[in-house]
Amino acid sequence: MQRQPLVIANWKMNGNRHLTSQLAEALRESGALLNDVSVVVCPPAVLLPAWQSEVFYDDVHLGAQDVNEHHAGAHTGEHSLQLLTETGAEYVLIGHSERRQLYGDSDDRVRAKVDAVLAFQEQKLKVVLCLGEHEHERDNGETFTRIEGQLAKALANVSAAQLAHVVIAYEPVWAIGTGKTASPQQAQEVHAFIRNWLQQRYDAAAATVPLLYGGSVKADSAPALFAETDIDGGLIGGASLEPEAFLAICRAAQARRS
Ligand SMILES: O=C(CO)COP(=O)(O)O
Repeated sequence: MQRQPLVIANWKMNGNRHLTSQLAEALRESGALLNDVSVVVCPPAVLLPAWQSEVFYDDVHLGAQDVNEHHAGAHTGEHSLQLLTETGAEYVLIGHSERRQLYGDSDDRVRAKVDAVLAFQEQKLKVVLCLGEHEHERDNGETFTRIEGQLAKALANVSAAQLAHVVIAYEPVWAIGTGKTASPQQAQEVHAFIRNWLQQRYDAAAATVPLLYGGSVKADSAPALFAETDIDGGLIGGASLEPEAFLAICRAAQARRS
């Protein structure tokens, strides 16, 4: 089955208004070249309105880097789904390893956020569920156990119909921001495992889920990664802060269609 390639920029706590204009302009200029690739930009939430005023062609979308599972209330510093969608977000990253490691997002909390996004009726948002193993888990041969555990917990309440609103990003923790990209074979092996797990559980609906790889993807490593059968695109950190590099990665994803 042909899945539309997808490239997501995760700016993390980086970027500013100037970079918003720069990357938006670069995307606008090459927009015509980027048909057949969906591009999503996840800036810090306060930059969403600036991005919203830059939205220019159908295949560039906005996303949030996280969301609170509650609708409103006394949650100082947090953002609600309502607010994020009002500022243009159509995707929400959930369970990023930095949230899990630095901000205490447990598997239970990740599941609560996934459930909240999928239950949000006012606008259909897409969950980008992030998961991946630590280096010591890989070294101990526990990669698949770890991935399976994260999948089972995060998707515990997700139905086959809801799966149409889920994207999965495999981001090995040891590859994030380290310059150590997983080899295409290592990444494909985990993606095939994820696809197979989804198939066992959801049957035909599994074939539509985009599986992204993230972790030190650069313009030169992207083509070989995106050539793999089950790698439908990437979740890009550092390189998404450099317009030329990010566009090159988007073009590498586009090549999946040719
Ligand atoms: O965490 C990532 C994207 O969510 C990956 O970050 P880097 O591309 O900087 O390694």
